[in-house]
Amino acid sequence: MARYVAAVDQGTTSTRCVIFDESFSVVAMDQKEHRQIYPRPGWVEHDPLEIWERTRDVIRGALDRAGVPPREIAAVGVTNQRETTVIWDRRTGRPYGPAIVWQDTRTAELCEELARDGGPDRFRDRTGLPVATYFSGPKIRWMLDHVPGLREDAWRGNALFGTVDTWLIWWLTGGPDGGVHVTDVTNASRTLLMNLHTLDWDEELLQAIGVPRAMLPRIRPSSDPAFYGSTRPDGPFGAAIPVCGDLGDQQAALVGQTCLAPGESKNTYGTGCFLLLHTGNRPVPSRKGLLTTVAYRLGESPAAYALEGSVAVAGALVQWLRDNLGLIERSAEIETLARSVEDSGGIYFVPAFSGLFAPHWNSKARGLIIGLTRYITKGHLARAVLEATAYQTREVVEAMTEDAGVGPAELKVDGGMVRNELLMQFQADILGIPVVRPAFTETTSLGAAYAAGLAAGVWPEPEGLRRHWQEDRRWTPQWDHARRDAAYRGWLKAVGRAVDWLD
Ligand SMILES: Nc1ncnc2c1ncn2[C@@H]1O[C@H](COP(=O)(O)OP(=O)(O)O)[C@@H](O)[C@H]1O
Ligand SMILES: O=P(O)(O)OC[C@H](O)CO
Repeated sequence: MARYVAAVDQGTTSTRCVIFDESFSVVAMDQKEHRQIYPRPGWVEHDPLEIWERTRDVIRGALDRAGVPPREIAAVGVTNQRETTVIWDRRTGRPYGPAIVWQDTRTAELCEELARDGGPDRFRDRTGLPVATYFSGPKIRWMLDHVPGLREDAWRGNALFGTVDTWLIWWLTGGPDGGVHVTDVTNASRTLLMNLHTLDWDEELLQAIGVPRAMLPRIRPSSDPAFYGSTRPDGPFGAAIPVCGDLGDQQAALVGQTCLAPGESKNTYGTGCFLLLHTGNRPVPSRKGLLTTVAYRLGESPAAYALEGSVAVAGALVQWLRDNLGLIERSAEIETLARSVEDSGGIYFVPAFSGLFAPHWNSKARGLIIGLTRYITKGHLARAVLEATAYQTREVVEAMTEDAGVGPAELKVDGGMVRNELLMQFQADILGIPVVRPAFTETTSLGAAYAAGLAAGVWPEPEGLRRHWQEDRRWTPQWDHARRDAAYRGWLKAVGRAVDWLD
C-alpha cells in the first residue's frame, strides 16, 4: 500500500514539492525560485514554461531527497498562486504569451469599462467579487484583445486557459499528449467567470467579459475521489500516480491550519497577505469590501465558503527594499534593521504598488511614504515596511468584524513572513488580540496534500489533521487602546492620501 502523499505548491515567488508520510510529517522537500518580470510600471509577468521546468526540478529533487520509490506515493495534490493567467496551445503546449500575474494592473482601463455599466459591484451577487484587475477574467480578455490570432484559436478550441494549477495538471497528466484540462472550484471562484451558487461557468459573465467557453477547463471538487487524471510515468514523478487534490494556495492554507468549521480563520503572510474566514456552506455577501469565495469542496459534499481580505503587497515590500533599494541582502535581515530603532519615527509606508486591494479596491492608488523628516533613517523605513503589513491586516480584520458581526478572538498565522517576531508582536499590538503561530508553518502544502490524501483514502477523516496542529508561539498585545488607535488613525490618514493618485 502506497504510504506517502506529494504536494506541489506553486507560489508567486517559488515552487515547492513536499512529500508527507501518513502521519503528516515532512519526509523531504525541494524549492526553487523563478523570475519576476516587470516589463512596464504596473505589469507583472512569469514565464509559464519556466514555472513548469521549476516544478519538474523540485518534484525530482524532493523524490531524490526522500529516497521514496514513486510507486509508494498514493496521491498528488496541487496548490497554486491564484488568478495568475496562462493561455496555451493545446496542440503544442506553447504559451501565447507570458503568464499575467495576479498583481498585474494592465487591465485597469478594461475594468473601468466593465464597471461603467452597473458599477464595480455589478457581478458581486454572482461571483462574490468586485470588478478588479486582480482576477483572471479581465486578464484573459486582455490577451484575447492583444495577441494576434488568439481569439480565433480560442473559438476553435485550440487555445486553453488555465490558472497555474490547470497549467501544471495539464502537463503532469500528459500535456499535448492527452493532458487533462481541469481546475477546482476554489481557483474557478477567482476568475469573475464562475457563478458562486451553481459552481459552474456562467454564460452571462462569459458574454459580459468576452471569454469563449471553449477555452475554459472543467471545474472539479478540490478533493476528487474520481481523480482528475494520473501523472505520466515518463514525467517527473516517474510513475502513474492519481492527481486528486487541487486548491488555490490561500484556501489550501485554510485547510492546513485546520480551519474546517464556520468561524475559523487564518492569515497567511507571503508576497501578499490573505485572511480567510470559514463561513459554512453558504456564501456570505460582503458589504465592507471583502471577497466571497469558495473555501473548498471535498468530493461531492457541499462546498464550504469563506470571506477573504486580500492584501496585494506584504512580503513583496520586503523584497522591494532588498532588490530595488538594496537596504538589506536577505529578507530576514529586515528584522535586525527594524530593531535598530524604537519605532517608525512617525512615518507610514502605504505599499499600493498594484493599487489597493481589500477593503478599498482602488486601482488608481499608488505607493507613498509620508511623514518624512531629516530624523528618518533606514531603520525607521524598515519598521514602516513591516508595520504596513500589520496595518493592512487590521483594515481587513475590521471589515471582517463588521461583515461577520463578530471579530476573531485570536489570529492564526502562517507564511514566510511569520518568522519575523518583531512583525508578529506589532501585529498583536495593532490588532489588540493574540497572534498564534503553529509549529508546522508549511500549511499550504499540507492543505493540498490533505485534499489529495483524503480523495485517495490515505486520510479518511479530518481528526488526524486536527490533532497534528500544534501551537508554537503566541504574541499578546502590549499596547493600550489609546496608543493602538492613534497609530491606526495615522495609517488611515496615509491611505487617504494614496487612493486615487492616478488620474
Ligand atoms: N524574516 C522575514 N521577515 C520579513 N519578511 C520575510 C522574512 N522571510 C521571508 N519574508 C518574506 O516572505 C515572502 C516569502 O514568503 P512565502 O510564504 O514563501 O511567499 P509566496 O508563497 O508568496 O511565494 C517574501 O516576500 C519574503 O520577502
Ligand atoms: O503565492 P502566494 O502565497 O503569494 O499567494 C498569492 C495568492 O494566491 C494570490 O491571490
